[in-house]
Amino acid sequence: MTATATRVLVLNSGSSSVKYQLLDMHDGSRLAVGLVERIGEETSRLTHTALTGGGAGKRERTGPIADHEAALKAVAEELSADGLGLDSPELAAIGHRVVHGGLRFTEPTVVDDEVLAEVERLVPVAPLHNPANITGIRTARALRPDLPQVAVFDTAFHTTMPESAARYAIDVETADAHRIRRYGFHGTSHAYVSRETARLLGKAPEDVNVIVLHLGNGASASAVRGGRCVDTSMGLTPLEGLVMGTRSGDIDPAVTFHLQRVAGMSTDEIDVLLNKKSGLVGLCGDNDMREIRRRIDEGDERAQLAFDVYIHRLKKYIGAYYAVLGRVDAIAFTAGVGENAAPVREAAVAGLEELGLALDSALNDERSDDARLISAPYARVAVAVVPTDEELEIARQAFTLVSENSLD
Ligand SMILES: Nc1ncnc2c1ncn2[C@@H]1O[C@H](COP(=O)(O)OP(=O)(O)O)[C@@H](O)[C@H]1O
Ligand SMILES: CC(=O)OP(=O)(O)O
Ligand SMILES: [Mg+2]
Repeated sequence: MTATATRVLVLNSGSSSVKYQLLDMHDGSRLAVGLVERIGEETSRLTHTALTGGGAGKRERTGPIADHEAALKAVAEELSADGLGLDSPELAAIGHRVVHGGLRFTEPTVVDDEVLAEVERLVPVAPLHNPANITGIRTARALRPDLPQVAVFDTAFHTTMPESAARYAIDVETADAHRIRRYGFHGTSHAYVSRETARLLGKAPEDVNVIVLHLGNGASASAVRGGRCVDTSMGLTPLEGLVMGTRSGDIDPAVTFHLQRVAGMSTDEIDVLLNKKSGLVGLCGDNDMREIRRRIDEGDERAQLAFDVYIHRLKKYIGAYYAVLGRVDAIAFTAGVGENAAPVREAAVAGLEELGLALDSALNDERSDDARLISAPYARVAVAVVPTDEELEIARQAFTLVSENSLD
């Protein structure tokens, strides 16, 4: 790495999308951001925004993008068109979100063939996510074989969980033989948001206990004591825990035996049911909280039921993590729903005054992109909205790693 190479391209490859950002770690500024959606469909769309130089502005491409490899090549072209191409000597690294890092990856890691093989071995426990991450790494490496490709794992932040939280109460030999345990996900977001929450309170992360509620399409809660995760709601896979856009979250495992034995469903069919046809979409047909709120306003009972189940589960996790932490300084709402849906925040905290929780409804209803407090002045526990920034966090971790390596 040369001293002038301070840029990091971050790729967050999802099952049918790629989010990307080009950042300059010299000052943390964004040079370009974008999103490729509906990969594999006829109606794919690439939205690219350059935030610097002559090319500044937003562009859109529509039309079929067959797979993640084609998506990344299209992203590389868009960046080149703005003079920000992957051939730039200013690029220090490409940072990749990798969802499942198993037990081994507790830190950001420079990817080589052996690391890639290990990430591939974890595909069965993150079937929606790891394959896309792997394609992202392979394609980026083919475009710039000389650059470090850094994997930043969703599971890493949760490796501090004590055994009491990480273990399932099943036969230990079976669990260990198959590495069945609770790993947790969205860790980059939980790490970033818990730190930003401490900052908002004017305290050091070591001095605060925070419950982070990451409510996006996938959703998870975590209990963070003094900057370290002590429990989180997702488990072996990103299916456990909260009600999500299309995932059931917690469920009696016997439901799956029942569906096999009584309903005659195959394992794959049940997998699709619980991961893609459950959660909000299963309960009411919609997974977008904006649409659900609109339907509720029109008196739609299914939408109301979906909302109520979602909130009930969320409340249970707030209570559970309150008990796990003993003392809570703040609850932080983040991701698409957490940052934008005031009714969700209001309903999640309603009735918890005895726990020291109360919202200021005017602050809760205010729209803002900044981290902010929304609790009532008399509340013992701060409630905050803290926009997450997984891409910035990935870029920071990747840049720190390559900078350290270049000093060796
Ligand atoms: N203004 C809004 N009001 C309510 N919900 C919103 C709003 N904007 C986004 N969302 C919710 O956020 C979800 C997407 O969250 P996001 O964190 O981007 O998810 P992911 O990263 O998992 O794709 C949408 O499905 C929608 O439910
Ligand atoms: C792990 C996970 O659920 O990620 P996402 O929310 O991006 O689907
Ligand atoms: Mg997300």
